[in-house]
Amino acid sequence: MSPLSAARAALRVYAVGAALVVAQLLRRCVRGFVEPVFSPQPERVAIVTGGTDGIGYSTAKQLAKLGMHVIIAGNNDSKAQDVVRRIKEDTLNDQVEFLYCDLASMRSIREFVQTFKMKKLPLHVLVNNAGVMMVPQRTTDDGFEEHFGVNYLGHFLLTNLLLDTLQESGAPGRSARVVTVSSATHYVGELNLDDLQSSTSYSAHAAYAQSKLALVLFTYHLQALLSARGVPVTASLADPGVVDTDLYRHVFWGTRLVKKLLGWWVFKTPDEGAWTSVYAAVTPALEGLGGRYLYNERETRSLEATYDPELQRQLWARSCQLTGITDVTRETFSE
Ligand SMILES: NC(=O)c1ccc[n+]([C@@H]2O[C@H](COP(=O)([O-])OP(=O)(O)OC[C@H]3O[C@@H](n4cnc5c(N)ncnc54)[C@H](O)[C@@H]3O)[C@@H](O)[C@H]2O)c1
Repeated sequence: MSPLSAARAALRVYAVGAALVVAQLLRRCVRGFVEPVFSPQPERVAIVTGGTDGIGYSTAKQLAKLGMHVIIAGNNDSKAQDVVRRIKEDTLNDQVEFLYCDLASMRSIREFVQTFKMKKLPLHVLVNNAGVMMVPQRTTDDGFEEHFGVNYLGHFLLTNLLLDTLQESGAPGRSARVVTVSSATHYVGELNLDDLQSSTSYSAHAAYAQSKLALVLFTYHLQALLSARGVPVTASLADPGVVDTDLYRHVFWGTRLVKKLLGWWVFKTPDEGAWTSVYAAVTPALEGLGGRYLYNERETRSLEATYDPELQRQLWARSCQLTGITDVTRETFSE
């Protein structure tokens, strides 16, 4: 990518962020963000990736508060014990645990799934939340560009390896749900199928936006697969808005300064940011309905290109090759 294209990608990402911040500020001044209320979810089991921090922590806490058995899948070993203890104390729910899962390593993801399956638990909700943003150019254990590898491919593999358990755990009228956290930056993302790893040239902004765009395409194709199979599992997307978390540690210093000075006012709190994920995970209004892009607990349209089934199919096929799993959608859609 030329320096000019990289600058354009950065400007587009910042423009989306600025527009969202203004919209959030207006909303806070006019009617505020109102915490949604959900009914208890006893006997339900959820996995939340990246649940030790930020939006994932709030999501795990809110699901635990509803009585769910919550498994935090994370790579932040050092925080895990303290986080689990805090959530247990806050929610009076003892069924909260941490299992190590480094999404930057396919081996770690497979080990996580194996450990989880050995527990013989059902799985009703999988929240694909973990992410990195605008990190310097570096690769995962398997040699994938980090945004693409952690944000997208890691969750692609994790979801595929857990699909059988989700399928067994869902029931007609009470589907299991896959909730994947995307971002408004997907609206300015471009999928470069010829260079998904950004290896010929690198822009952290373009790579982050591409990973979030890939998650949207993946979710729609997953939903098409689930619908074609007629199984009681749905897949939707949650867009949290602009949220005051540590995700911004690698952004331009000016943005970090604005966040430090005004974040408390113009950004959502992590709890507010988690509401759309929790809504997607438990609201009865979405029973049996997948393939939705949700923002502020409402359905909205994602980027037009994300509805292109051919683009979804191409990305899915390539992702299967990269992660070494069988492309089950090929036989499903050729029948
Ligand atoms: N904060 C925002 O404004 C915002 C906006 C849109 C979308 N999002 C999305 O929300 C999600 C959560 O972000 P956040 O704001 O809470 O950020 P955060 O930095 O507070 O939390 C990210 C979490 O992901 C985990 N993670 C990172 N790399 C991992 C890996 N290799 N394996 C396993 N876990 C890993 C971290 O340990 C951490 O728990 C991300 O997907 C992000 O893209 C955030």
